[in-house]
Amino acid sequence: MLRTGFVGWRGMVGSVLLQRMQEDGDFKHIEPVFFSTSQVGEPAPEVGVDAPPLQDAHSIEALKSLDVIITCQGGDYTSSMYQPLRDSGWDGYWIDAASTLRMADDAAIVLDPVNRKVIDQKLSDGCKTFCGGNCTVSLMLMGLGGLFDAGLIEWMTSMTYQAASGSGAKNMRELLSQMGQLGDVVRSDLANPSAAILDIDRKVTAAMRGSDFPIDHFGAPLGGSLLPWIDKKMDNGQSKEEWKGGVETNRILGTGDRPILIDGLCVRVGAMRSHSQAFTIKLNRDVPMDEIEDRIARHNEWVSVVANDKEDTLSSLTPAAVTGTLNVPVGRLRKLAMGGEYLTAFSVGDQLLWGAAEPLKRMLMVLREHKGL
Ligand SMILES: NC(=O)C1=CN([C@@H]2O[C@H](COP(=O)(O)OP(=O)(O)OC[C@H]3O[C@@H](n4cnc5c(N)ncnc54)[C@H](OP(=O)(O)O)[C@@H]3O)[C@@H](O)[C@H]2O)C=CC1
Ligand SMILES: N[C@@H](CC(=O)OP(=O)(O)O)C(=O)O
Repeated sequence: MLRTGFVGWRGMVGSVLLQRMQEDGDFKHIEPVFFSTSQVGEPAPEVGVDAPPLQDAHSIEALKSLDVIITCQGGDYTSSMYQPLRDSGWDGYWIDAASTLRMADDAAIVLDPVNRKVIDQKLSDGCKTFCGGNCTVSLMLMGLGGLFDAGLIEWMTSMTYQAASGSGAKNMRELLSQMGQLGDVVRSDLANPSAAILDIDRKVTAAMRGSDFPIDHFGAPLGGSLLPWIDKKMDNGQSKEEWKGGVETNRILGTGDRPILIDGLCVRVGAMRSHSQAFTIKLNRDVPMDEIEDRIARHNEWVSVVANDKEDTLSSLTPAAVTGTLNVPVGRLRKLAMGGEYLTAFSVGDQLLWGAAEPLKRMLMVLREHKGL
């Protein structure tokens, strides 16, 4: 059995990972050891098998005893511990949710329903560092994998509508606080059907702009608004989130020196934990719609095609419908007015599942298969 250390399991991504591993009985097949940066010596979480008390996540000695480390602790932890651990001679498998090592020469980005061949090749080549991809990238590839597989995409834009959870638990709470405050300032007006809507709107806008509106984490109002910037600025004017769309997609697909151009704008909206994306896809040729739908739907067991009508779209293609599931619906599929080679699509996915925890969970399964365990 692989002696597997979990770092960051208490956080939002880590707890979704543990939940999914318990659902699928994964802990029966490994020897789990849980780590903490703050609660060393406390009992391990209840996962259905015995595990020793929490170990020190900063102890190289403790980490060196592991065959595999799965970390959801974040980029700072990876930056401070990964290299010293490797320098100490540790030769185990490092599986990481953070972006720190994604583009490193000796690492691979994992999304096995899309790039199992790339992962298998990397394992055969001796690669021991595997990272989950950016959430919008992984969710886009889960949705459109059938078109990439068939080599039909010449270039693509992705315009995102990203949930608060992508910024962390505190931001989810802040979004709800903002929404609560906006509701509170017009509570009595809402109870009065004859209250003027422009008065309600004025009060809401004033509250949003008020000095006591909670914006410590987002830096600006999100509830009742949106934020068209995610992450740092790159030299070319892209945000780092937008940059990842192109570079990580091509790395996952292993396109090498023939990259597919992917770019767009990334926007934070007031959804809780499911990211949505609208795509403009330039196809290599005028592919019939039934072939497009068939290729998308057949790519993996989690993607589905939603009929391009209002009823199906509103019932199945929203964060409210998708959150907490592994489903990746793709809808609003139609050719654009620009011509038969121009396709539009819209997709939604839970950014803590396929966007973060699920690819890591499955990498452990791939590793067990590779080792015959
Ligand atoms: N959020 C996201 O959407 C995504 C995040 N990631 C990556 O995963 C990393 C972790 O993200 P996320 O899970 O959101 O981080 P969290 O802030 O939820 O958790 C990180 C760590 O904070 C510590 N912690 C301190 N107080 C608490 C508390 N009250 N409850 C739970 N944990 C606490 C825990 O470590 P300890 O037990 O050691 O104290 C925990 O593992 C990110 O930095 C990023 O690199 C990747 C993809 C998506
Ligand atoms: N940046 C994403 C979350 C994420 O996946 O980030 P990273 O690429 O650092 O893992 C968001 O804010 O929605």
